[in-house]
Amino acid sequence: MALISLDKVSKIYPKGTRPALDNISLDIERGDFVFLVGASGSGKTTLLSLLLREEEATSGEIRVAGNDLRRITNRQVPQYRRSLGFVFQDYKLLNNKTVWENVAFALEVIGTRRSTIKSLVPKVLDTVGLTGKEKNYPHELSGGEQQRVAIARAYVNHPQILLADEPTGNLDPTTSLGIMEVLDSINRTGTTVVMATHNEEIVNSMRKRVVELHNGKIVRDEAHGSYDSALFFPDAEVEARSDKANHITVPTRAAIDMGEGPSEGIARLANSVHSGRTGRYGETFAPIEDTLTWGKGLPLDEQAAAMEQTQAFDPLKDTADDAAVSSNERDDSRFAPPRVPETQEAAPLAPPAPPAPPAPPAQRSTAEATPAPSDTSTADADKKGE
Ligand SMILES: Nc1ncnc2c1ncn2[C@@H]1O[C@H](COP(=O)(O)OP(=O)(O)OP(=O)(O)O)[C@@H](O)[C@H]1O
Repeated sequence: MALISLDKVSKIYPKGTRPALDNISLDIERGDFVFLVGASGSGKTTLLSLLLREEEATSGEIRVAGNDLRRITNRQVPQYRRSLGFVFQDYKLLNNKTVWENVAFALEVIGTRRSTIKSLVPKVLDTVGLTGKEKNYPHELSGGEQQRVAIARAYVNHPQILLADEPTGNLDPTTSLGIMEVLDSINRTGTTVVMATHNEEIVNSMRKRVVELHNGKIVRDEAHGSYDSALFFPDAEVEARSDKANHITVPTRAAIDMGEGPSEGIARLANSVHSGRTGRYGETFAPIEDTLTWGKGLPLDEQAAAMEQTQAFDPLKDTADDAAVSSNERDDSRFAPPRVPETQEAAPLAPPAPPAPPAPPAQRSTAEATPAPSDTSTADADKKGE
């Protein structure tokens, strides 16, 4: 069964004039890297909010890591979110805490042992290239560094799934490349990444799975897609372009799929960034107040309060799912972060070095090792509904 599965899901906001999501079905396998693309208002953030259980579906079924989200009570939400990491466009760091404290806090609130925290935090900060910045406060960091802290915080618990809503939205192309390296490395340990983005350059370089939304419907789902919207090109052209996007040799694709060798997507992105090209639809330099996503978002105070509540949260039942994600029982020896290059603000022209091979707990099992090709039938079906 897919790690994330949406079946005929609709979301209608109380004041919405049309469904924000309209009868969508989507399967995402363990280890997938999925870009959600689509015009502003197409439903990307809503989809991520449903997965995060920030919002509830109006109809349809959503299953994430074996959890039927309809059955999760509000009280169980913090426990559910332990299997997820989430990264927002605006970082959402706690400004009165240092880098070290921001990351440690994510572990403290789920009751992780002090000794484990002391061991994990330096490792994850190393992973995102922030060693040496432990004592800095967010205002003493660049935007790229702040986003690295946010990713470190999201990943320190080694979640099965990382949700990211325009994580490069406020960053320049070179800094964005560094963020994509971190996300790519995390994905290569087996963590599933679902990332909403408007960044054409990133999507076209990475050649990952692309799911396009339009008016709340899925209008395209390509295994190795490009950014170009299905809406701008007639079907035949979209197909031709999708062929082009897939035009990589079979052995190369197999290597990418299996996570072997250096990431070609990152190498392509590095070349593209350093050649000075930028995304056609990119909102890279848009001011934060114009590009904030996650709808209403989670204000910092609210987020801190929600996290603190989890401290008092008593896992309700010892289900298999709970056991599978029970982070506070994790021993730090299970934590095997990928290694990515140092801060990319001064990235070299050469493609980045490959991350260290992931440790066993993070790897896909044999049964899961082959990423399922995406199902394009959904897009076709949904197109008819447009
Ligand atoms: N809380 C809400 N109440 C009412 N309508 C909402 C709410 N949040 C989102 N919407 C509407 O739902 C639709 C989808 O919005 P959503 O934020 O998911 O789009 P998006 O693709 O993420 O856009 P962007 O790229 O600008 O972030 C839009 O029409 C939006 O106005």
